[in-house]
Amino acid sequence: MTTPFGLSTVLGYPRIGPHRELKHAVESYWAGRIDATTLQDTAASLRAEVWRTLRDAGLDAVPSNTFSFYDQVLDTTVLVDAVPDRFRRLGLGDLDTYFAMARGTEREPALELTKWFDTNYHYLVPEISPGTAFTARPDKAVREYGEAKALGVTTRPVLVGPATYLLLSKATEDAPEGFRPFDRLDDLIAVYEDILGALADDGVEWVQLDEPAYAADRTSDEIAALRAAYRRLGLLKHRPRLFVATYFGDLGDALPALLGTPVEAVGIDLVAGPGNLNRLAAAGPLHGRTIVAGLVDGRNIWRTDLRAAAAAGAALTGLADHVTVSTSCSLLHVPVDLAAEPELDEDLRVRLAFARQKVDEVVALGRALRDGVGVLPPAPPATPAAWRNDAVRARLDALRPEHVRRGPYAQRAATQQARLNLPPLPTTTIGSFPQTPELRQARAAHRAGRLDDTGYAERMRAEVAHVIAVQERLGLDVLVHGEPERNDMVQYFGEQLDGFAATANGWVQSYGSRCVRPPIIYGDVTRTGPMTVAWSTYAQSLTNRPVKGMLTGPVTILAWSFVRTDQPLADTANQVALALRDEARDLEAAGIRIIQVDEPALRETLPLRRAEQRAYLDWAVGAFRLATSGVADSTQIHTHLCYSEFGEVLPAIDALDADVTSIEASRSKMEILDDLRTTGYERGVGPGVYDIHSPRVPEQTEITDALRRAVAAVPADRLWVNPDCGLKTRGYPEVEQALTRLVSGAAEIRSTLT
Ligand SMILES: Nc1nc2c(c(=O)[nH]1)N[C@@H](CNc1ccc(C(=O)N[C@@H](CCC(=O)N[C@@H](CCC(=O)N[C@@H](CCC(=O)O)C(=O)O)C(=O)O)C(=O)O)cc1)CN2
Ligand code: MET
Ligand SMILES: [Zn+2]
Repeated sequence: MTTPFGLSTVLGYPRIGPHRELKHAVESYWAGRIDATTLQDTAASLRAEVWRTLRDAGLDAVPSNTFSFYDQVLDTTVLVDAVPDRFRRLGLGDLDTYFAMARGTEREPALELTKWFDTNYHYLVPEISPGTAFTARPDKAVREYGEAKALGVTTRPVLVGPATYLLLSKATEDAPEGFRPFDRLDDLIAVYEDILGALADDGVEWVQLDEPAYAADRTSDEIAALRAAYRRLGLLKHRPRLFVATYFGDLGDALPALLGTPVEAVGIDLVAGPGNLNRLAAAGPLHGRTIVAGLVDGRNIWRTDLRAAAAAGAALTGLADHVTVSTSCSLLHVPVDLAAEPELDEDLRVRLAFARQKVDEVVALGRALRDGVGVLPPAPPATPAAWRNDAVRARLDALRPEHVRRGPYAQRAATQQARLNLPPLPTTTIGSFPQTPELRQARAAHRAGRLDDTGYAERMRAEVAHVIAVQERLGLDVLVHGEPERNDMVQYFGEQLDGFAATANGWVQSYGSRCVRPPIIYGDVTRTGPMTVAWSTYAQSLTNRPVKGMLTGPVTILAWSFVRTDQPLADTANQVALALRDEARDLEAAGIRIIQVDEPALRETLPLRRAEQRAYLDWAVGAFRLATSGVADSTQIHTHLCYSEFGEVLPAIDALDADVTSIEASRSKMEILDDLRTTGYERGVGPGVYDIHSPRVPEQTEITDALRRAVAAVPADRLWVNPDCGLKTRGYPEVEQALTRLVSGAAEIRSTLT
């Protein structure tokens, strides 16, 4: 049999461009600086560059339709024509309807944005009702296939699979009680049949359908539906060959289910789901089937241990007719090219592989499966001894339970209130104020040497003074310094801690046009000196009201960094926690009375499989408590959580033992409060009273309504008033207006308390 796939492929590749060209083009289009044609031209040249790169690197099978102007799940909504009526009614053209769904308009809120599995990528949640009229609109996939073909590259269009699409969807608000989008699978399969037919008409040989939802716990009905879906698609007479890609973990019973269908190729993640190998062996010989082996980690930036990966690949070769080497998931989650990092330390660089380098690894592994491991490049030298820090290791060994325990909450609350003397329903914000273009330009000028250290510090101090003045004028009770000096809440700490490296250009898409540069944790972590104290104390010197110290918690720092894999995550988390513990004590010693330790990624990092969640929450909660329990009972610890639904982790939120938790709540209409109460949560809580993800300013009544619901659920002496999250992506005019309403809403509700 010929090898249908060849030896090597990748499941997807970054689409932002080597220098975030896509971000710049899309944002220019939104701002009206370029027209749609110019935007489309930039997009086409970015796509062409990816196809050429992948082909020239020697990859046998090149994917297409991995490009997106915003998000691949939103693209799927267009593909199956599940565009909600509220956006159709706007009467915009295709491109602007697409961006309206992504970003909202004056009149229509955007689709909800949420985390893509346990990654830091966010997708737009489809809204499905019993009446959604699915129709095949394969134009984009067809067009991009043709575009690549014209360049001489035969590609494999990639689509989100129908089962995963529906499992990631939510029911529209008007849907009947009990309706689940997944109930519509048969209807959607009919549309995928049309799509596959259209692709076959165009000469497409292979299609990739992504079904990562099956790496999470699924019911037996959902697994049976997956099998039925792919049996049906497999029976189609006129279709391309089907490659069902799974990733992000072990498939469990979904693997034999998929293998029981006529799909020609199945992809398994052997990095996040090593158990897939045994499952596959148990399934028996796989005649006529290709296994696409995800041997190169698509989510971390370390070079692959090629010899170990080749051994795993060889084990598979005995099981399937054909094995193709691939990445564990799309390379969307790693930076584009290590070549753009000339400043990185050489000891580190030789251990790294970004997307471009991972393609070379996949190609090399594919050849090694055919020709033997002799063709593989040598492994990097042993880890430098200097990356180890025995002092921090000794400190961790010496930790005892009393190091992660504070006094009883009631006692803490009383001493804190005696010191802070806050009104009921204190008002505050989550930390950041608008990151204006001027701030970013100042930072860029500083980096480029056009603005010296003193000039930069002066500029940032002026901003802090401005942020304090604004908050005093608006009448907020607990102030923040605004975080103007931070490029990002994780990268900023990564740049200051030993054991971390920062990249110059290591951008990864987070959502839409927004990107982050995750720092790299390569060695033992230590703090070389105070990181935030000067900013916080400066801010505090300008006001009599309490200013919150502002730190990012250990779990979030790990979640949004690339982390070393040579020791348990818990050990790395505790090293970070010790650095934060020292920082918190320094803030306290400098007179800061409230310290917020943000953990927005606490829920995101929860393992997809319930069986692994307990162990994760144990170390995650432990690291947070290690970071926050070094201060006196009279210092108030806040934490902040956002970007997720928290139902599953409420006991863990309680176990964090923070004095006050601010939590995203406005979109769930404060439901979180009832949930918190039923778990016995009894400390301070600040449910977000308005959504900061949109430029829309909330009406006064929306805020007071939210607060009324909140005081009905939480005793007023434990209730805080704040937005859902930080204000860094917003502009000043809207922020001032929204906060004015927040303060007067709090005053109004306060006046109704007896
Ligand atoms: N790490 C992380 N993950 C997270 C979040 C988060 O805050 N951090 N929040 C959620 C996701 N939300 C996000 C919200 C905003 C941005 C965001 O605004 N990103 C910025 C970059 C932020 C940054 O690194 N800024 C730098 C560099 C800015 C920059 O682009 N500078 C220009 C020059 C300056 C200019 O002209 O603007 C350049 O280098 O070319 C700085 O301020 O210093 C962007 O895409 O534009 C990202 C994620 C979940 N995951
Ligand atoms: C993503 S959570 C953000 C918390 C941070 N303190 C901010 O206000 O931006
Ligand atoms: Zn937040």
